[in-house]
Amino acid sequence: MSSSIPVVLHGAGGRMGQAILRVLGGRDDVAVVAALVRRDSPFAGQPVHPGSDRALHYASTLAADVAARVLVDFSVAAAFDHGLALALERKLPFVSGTTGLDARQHDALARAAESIPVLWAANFSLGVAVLARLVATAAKALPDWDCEIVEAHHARKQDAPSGTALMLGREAASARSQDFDTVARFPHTDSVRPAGSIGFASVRAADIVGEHTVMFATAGERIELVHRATDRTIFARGAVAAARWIAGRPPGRYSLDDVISS
Ligand SMILES: NC(=O)C1=CN([C@@H]2O[C@H](COP(=O)(O)OP(=O)(O)OC[C@H]3O[C@@H](n4cnc5c(N)ncnc54)[C@H](OP(=O)(O)O)[C@@H]3O)[C@@H](O)[C@H]2O)C=CC1
Ligand SMILES: O=C(O)C1=N[C@H](C(=O)O)C[C@H](O)C1
Repeated sequence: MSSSIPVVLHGAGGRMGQAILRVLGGRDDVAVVAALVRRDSPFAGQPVHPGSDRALHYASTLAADVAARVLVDFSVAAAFDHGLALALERKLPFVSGTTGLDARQHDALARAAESIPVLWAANFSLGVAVLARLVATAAKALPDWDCEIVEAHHARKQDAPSGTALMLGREAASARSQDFDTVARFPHTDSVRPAGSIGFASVRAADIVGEHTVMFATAGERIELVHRATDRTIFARGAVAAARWIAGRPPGRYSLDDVISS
């Protein structure tokens, strides 16, 4: 009997969905048993592994007889509710990297964790997990320095600032015991920077995979902490590691740190 963990992939036709399918193509510990796409997606009904003898096809609904142990969601904010509802309905642990979620959706994640295991992360790369710790250290050591977060992504990204930029900003605010919503400054609402602000800026161009720069600046000097992703495989591997880790866990809210430190 195979010991591979069967996973439902929600958002299978997207850049991340495809990256996860590529990563799993070379592994047998985790297997996609349902590849869900939007109802009128050009992928719908197409074979997931063309040219192989595997019979899986992209579908817009989850068949009742699919036996899965985890649902992995990399979709869009507008489709996220559907992914979470499916996980709740089937009692599947939910791993999601979808960004651009609003407060209601974050509340829904917290509520879902009362009945299923939930792991949402704005960024599944190991490098960004370490960057977040460095940001917290710098923010705490330099409480009066200006903090600015600049992120760059591909031209098709739907949300701004990136989920990672917001997460890094929250780390900096928390390390300084600041209320994030009070100190955050966004390009469309603010240009001046009161002391103690955490400012955001976004670049959208071509095929940039994902870059985050956190600046700490004071008169005469500046520190920049930078992470550059050049390949989506890093996020896909992190999400697959999270799916493996969460299968069989009790309901609750988990983080990527839980996966990394176990
Ligand atoms: N946490 C992390 O490490 C990372 C997070 N992300 C985030 O993950 C998300 C996905 O990114 P990316 O793959 O680049 O985005 P894409 O736009 O390439 O993919 C999103 C996919 O979701 C699909 N979709 C829309 N509605 C539904 C639905 N109802 N059911 C199923 N699928 C649906 C879209 O279909 P269609 O194309 O047909 O509209 C699309 O294929 C984004 O929020 C992004 O910010 C990205 C990289 C890393
Ligand atoms: O949309 C993307 O591509 C990415 N989104 C995530 C985010 O919003 O932070 C993570 C990564 O930067 C790539």
